[in-house]
Amino acid sequence: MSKVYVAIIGAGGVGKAFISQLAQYASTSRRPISTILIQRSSQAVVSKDYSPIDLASWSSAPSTSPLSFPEETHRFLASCPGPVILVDNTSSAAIATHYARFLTSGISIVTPNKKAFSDSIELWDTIYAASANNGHPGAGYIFHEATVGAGLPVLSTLKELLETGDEVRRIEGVFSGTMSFLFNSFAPLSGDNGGKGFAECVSEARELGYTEPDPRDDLNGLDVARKLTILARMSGLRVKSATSFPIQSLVPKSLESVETAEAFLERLGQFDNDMKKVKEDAERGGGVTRFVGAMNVETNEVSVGLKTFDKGSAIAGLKGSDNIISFYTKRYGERALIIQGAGAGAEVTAMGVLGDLIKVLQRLK
Ligand SMILES: NC(=O)C1=CN([C@@H]2O[C@H](COP(=O)(O)OP(=O)(O)OC[C@H]3O[C@@H](n4cnc5c(N)ncnc54)[C@H](OP(=O)(O)O)[C@@H]3O)[C@@H](O)[C@H]2O)C=CC1
Ligand SMILES: N[C@@H](CC=O)C(=O)O
Ligand code: NA
Repeated sequence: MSKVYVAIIGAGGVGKAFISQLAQYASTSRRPISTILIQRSSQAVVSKDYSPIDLASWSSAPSTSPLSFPEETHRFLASCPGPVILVDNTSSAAIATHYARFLTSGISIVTPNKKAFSDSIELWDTIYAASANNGHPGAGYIFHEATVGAGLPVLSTLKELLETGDEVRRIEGVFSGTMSFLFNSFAPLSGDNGGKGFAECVSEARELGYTEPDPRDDLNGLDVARKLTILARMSGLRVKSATSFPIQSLVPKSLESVETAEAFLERLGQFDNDMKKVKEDAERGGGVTRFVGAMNVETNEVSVGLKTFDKGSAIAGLKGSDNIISFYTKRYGERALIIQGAGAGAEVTAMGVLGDLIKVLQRLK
């Protein structure tokens, strides 16, 4: 079996967990796997002669400044003596917009980065047209399971429903690990929350590695909107972009343009009473507030925002960072096919990325 080369961009929470899962997988894989690049925003470990980087000690290996992207990175990978899989563990749009160029050169891509799949519909079309997924000869494959529900098998399930001829009518649920954690801890189903303010819960979610690098990207609803855009497009809706439908934001207007995530978090506590009121209003009606999303193929609608749920509902009963995703289809009728479990966190996300890498390995000659 020929050797497969892996290049990793992004070694933060998810990237580091991915590297240790890859090390374990590669040590037992029948197919030789050689990691030749681990690149962060300001430094990189590069194996110029394509010999394997030791994944147990990469963080103390000699580093250089990063290869420029896309130019040097593309040149380095396109000259590789065997098939290459590029793993994008960043949340960078600047990287995502160049996927098609890599795919056209036969380089496969696996990624938890939502940017490429939830920006313009033109970018989505360009990426899929350039990939081997759609039969483009000599091109690379692209998989992005971890862009929705982290490691939960959401996209692979949707794909299989569609490929086997089912008709998806609507998909709804809790799509954000951060939002789930925030409301499960700030407005728990029973008991009080120990006096925690909303802002304190946001800082905790960030420390646990659930949030985007800037938690405003979760709180403004855009992260959920991106996931629904991906699901809607896979289901056949031509959603123009992740901002082409109504999204309820929980970011106070006056904090939208605060420069850094840290400064935002410092000031968020000033707005704790607003969220307390939302919580108390729901409680007075006998329910709990949760942040949810839905897309409806029949009405061509996507929606994202807060809703009040009955205390006996499955959504009200979620714990931790759990997502719950319900597929209403022709075959499953009104008793939906439901996927539930942790929807954020480094290890479960890395699992989704490694699972995709294994899918590519199975397809490569
Ligand atoms: N955390 C989670 O639970 C989940 C995350 N995801 C997605 O996974 C991705 C990674 O998330 P996470 O690990 O939490 O984020 P982090 O912020 O922890 O890590 C991001 C990494 O990307 C690197 N990076 C950023 N921009 C560039 C660039 N232009 N060139 C090279 N490296 C770059 C950063 O470099 P440096 O180390 O120098 O800062 C860092 O290593 C995101 O797209 C996120 O949406 C998806 C599902 C769940
Ligand atoms: N920030 C996201 C991470 C996974 O996509 C979330 O909280 O769900
Ligand atoms: Na997933």
